[in-house]
Amino acid sequence: MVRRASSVPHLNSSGGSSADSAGTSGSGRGRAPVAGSRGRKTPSTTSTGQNQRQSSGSSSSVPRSRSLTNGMRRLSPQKGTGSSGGGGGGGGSSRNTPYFLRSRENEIGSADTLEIVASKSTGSEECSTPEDNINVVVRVRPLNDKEKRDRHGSTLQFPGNGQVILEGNDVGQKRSHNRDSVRVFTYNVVFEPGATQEDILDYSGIKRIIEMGIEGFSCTAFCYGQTGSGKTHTLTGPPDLFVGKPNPKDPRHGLIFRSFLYLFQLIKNRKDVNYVLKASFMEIYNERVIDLLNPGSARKPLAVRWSKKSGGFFVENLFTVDCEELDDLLAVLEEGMRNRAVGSHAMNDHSSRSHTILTVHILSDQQTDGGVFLSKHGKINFVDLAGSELTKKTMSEGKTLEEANNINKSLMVLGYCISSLSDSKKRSGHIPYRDSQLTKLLADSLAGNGVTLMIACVSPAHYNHAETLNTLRYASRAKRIRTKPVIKMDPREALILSLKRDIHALQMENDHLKAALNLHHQAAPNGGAADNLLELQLDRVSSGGGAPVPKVDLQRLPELDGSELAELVKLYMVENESLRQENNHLFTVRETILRDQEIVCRENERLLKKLEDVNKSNPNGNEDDNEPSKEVQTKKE
Ligand SMILES: Nc1ncnc2c1ncn2[C@@H]1O[C@H](COP(=O)(O)OP(=O)(O)OP(=O)(O)O)[C@@H](O)[C@H]1O
Repeated sequence: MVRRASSVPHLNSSGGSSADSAGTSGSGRGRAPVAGSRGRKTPSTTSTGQNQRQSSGSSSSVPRSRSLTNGMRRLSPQKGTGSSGGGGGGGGSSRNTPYFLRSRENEIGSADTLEIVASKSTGSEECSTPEDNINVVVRVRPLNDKEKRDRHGSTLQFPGNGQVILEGNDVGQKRSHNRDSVRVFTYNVVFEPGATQEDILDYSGIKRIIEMGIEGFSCTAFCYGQTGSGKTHTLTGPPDLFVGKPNPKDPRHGLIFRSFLYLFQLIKNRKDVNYVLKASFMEIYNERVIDLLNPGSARKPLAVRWSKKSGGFFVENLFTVDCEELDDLLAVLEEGMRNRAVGSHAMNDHSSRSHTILTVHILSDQQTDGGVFLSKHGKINFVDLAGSELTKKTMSEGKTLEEANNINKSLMVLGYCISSLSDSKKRSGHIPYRDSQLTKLLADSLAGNGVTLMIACVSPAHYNHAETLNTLRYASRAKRIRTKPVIKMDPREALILSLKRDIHALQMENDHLKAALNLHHQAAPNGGAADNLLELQLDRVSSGGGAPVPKVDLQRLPELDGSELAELVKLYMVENESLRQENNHLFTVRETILRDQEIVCRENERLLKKLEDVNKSNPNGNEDDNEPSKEVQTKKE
């Protein structure tokens, strides 16, 4: 039930939402009143503690992943490879292989392709991957019982190749296939109504998001769509999952739960890195930011502020909970789900009345080859947006109407931002992030330096045609947004890392130059003289070029501080410059010797010719007269 694009676009990068910044604001850290009501221990909290333990794994069992063969049965064929899927239709051909899905994921930037770039805003250094587009996938929920009872047909078709066809809007009238009003949209992946929660984990690109979060990138996965389209279902599963003790093997678990399992799996396998996980959970309700881990009886709103240092917005005093084990993360999810604002209206009994942002901060310490400790701060934001709604259809009134207006307003601002960012001409102009709390906190995810996945959720029912069209358009625009994933690093560590790389490069150049000199020395026609010259020059390098470069043991580099490293780089540069000059000089000497040799050869030929002439003019001469003179022989040699 998964459809993908034929030309497989990259998952694009960018921008950790500043929602994350909350976690670094410091002031709001503390013990969250996470109940751990299912017998879990309450997650502990600390202030910074980066150099602590490696997170231990969870005792919860990890659901076995589906075999590729099973996965393939769920994939619809691409165009030209077989049958077309019908709305929510069944099995596809195995020719639409998961191989492509996997290769697509591999194309996403990884630590292997990182480059160090200078940060304009902070002056620190950063690791980045190339600019790329936001990854957009579409999930189509099945028709619900009421829609089936009311005989609502599907307005969507799935021809493969990551395409969705939206039929013409002739709701309530007899269905025609008016070609003019049929619209075709293409996305990275399209999940048909039969797709499972596990399919979303396996094929949406979220695994890559988690991997990049671990590598230190700021990542965001958000669900967008009309009310009742399946956003909360996709991210967390049905609401009754959080009533009573949840069964970890329940197939209805959503993307967040599955991502947590995957995250802990990855962390467990990285014995060489120390990880510390922290989490925060907030909602934006009627334009007020509420801490879902510490809502308080009055649900006092928190302030959203601009951080000059990070160049983004953050939520002041937001609780950040230490999560040593998987259970701690799950407790955060459950607590937040319990505290979030949910209401009911004509289109959804459990409608989210707020936007929620759950952020997992991943702090890591890793010893690099040269022995330097590298600290990174990656994060993953899971954003469940409240659904846009036509208040006439949801029959909202009173409080629900006020909520709907605020939801629609913030989504409209998000729409403006997406629209501007997706237009290359408008992109460099003013983007109205400040017009809503939601866009302030998503600004960096949309246009910054993180990695973003958008899951657009739609209903297939004919009576939702207008909303589905709206969502598909929204998603198409988002697909055009380009972001540039960057790992922001501590400036001191970035400096040490960059100096270490400089030293390594200079050492290599040094070795290379010395080897070149040795080669030259061996190849020189006048070995003895060259030997002396080489020794002389090397003496000059180490004496005349300033202080000699101390022999450096790479393992001991971490013991040196920044200024010592800088001094070392300077010494290497001086020595390398001398070696370069020496090399140039020797090349000049070599050229001169070759030229001299050529002159001698010509002279030799001239003498031989002269000798021949002498012999011709003296034909009766002694045989010995034909012998060239000793002097000539020597020259010829
Ligand atoms: N893919 C799906 N498979 C089965 N049921 C689904 C699916 N998607 C959604 N549903 C069901 O549809 C109903 C509405 O879904 P959900 O609450 O997730 O919508 P939503 O987009 O989050 O709505 P809102 O914006 O109002 O919060 C729920 O009962 C949910 O369990």
